[in-house]
Amino acid sequence: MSVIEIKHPLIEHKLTNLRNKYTDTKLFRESLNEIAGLMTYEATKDLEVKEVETETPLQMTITKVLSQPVTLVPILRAGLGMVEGILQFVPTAKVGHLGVYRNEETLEPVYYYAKMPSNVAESKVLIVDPMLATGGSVNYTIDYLKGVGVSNISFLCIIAAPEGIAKVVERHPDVDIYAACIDEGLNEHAYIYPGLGDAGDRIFGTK
Ligand SMILES: O=P(O)(O)OC[C@H]1O[C@H](OP(=O)(O)OP(=O)(O)O)[C@H](O)[C@@H]1O
Ligand SMILES: O=c1cc[nH]c(=O)[nH]1
Ligand SMILES: [Mg+2]
Repeated sequence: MSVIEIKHPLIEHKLTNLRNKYTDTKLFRESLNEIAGLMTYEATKDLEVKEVETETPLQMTITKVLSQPVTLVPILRAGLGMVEGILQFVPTAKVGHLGVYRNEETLEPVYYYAKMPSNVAESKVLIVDPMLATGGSVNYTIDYLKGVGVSNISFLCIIAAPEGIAKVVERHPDVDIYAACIDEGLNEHAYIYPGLGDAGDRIFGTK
């Protein structure tokens, strides 16, 4: 497995919008989806392709098309904020939803919903969630997906805490983690610092 911090000036610029506490909901959503789209280029570079015969205006030639189904799995709610940005570039992907929230007292993940496409086990699965804090939510999600037969999983997040990365690497060493930034750590409430606050609340305007 690997942990990949995707460094790019466009991502860093848009990440400033996410971190800024004065950014409004509209710009927050736009910037989040744009970063997710930019990250997709790196996170999909190992997708399988097959050769096909294609007729150009000049002659027949051999070209390549995707040969592997892709499923996005946003962790509700905040993961929804990355889906449109990724679907721009992988429009044939299916979307499975997993509802898990973090109990803010125990910090344990609490499951409330799941709906996966029927071919999820054969898919390359991209789990998406802006925040990797203690790692409880994504580890729960990976456990769930492996439990229904998925074996090819990557995780895309915007901000990751080193503590959460260590938990995922320990439990699921086969899962690649892509992050736009690895932050300093977790505060006493297990919030990432400097971070961006509560991603779900900032996407949906619930605070
Ligand atoms: O790594 P962890 O310590 O588990 O924390 C990260 C989780 O916390 C946030 O979700 P939250 O529980 O706030 O739910 P929400 O998306 O509905 O706001 C975030 O979007 C992750 O899913
Ligand atoms: O910093 C954090 C930690 C967990 N969930 C968030 O939305 N933000
Ligand atoms: Mg939240």
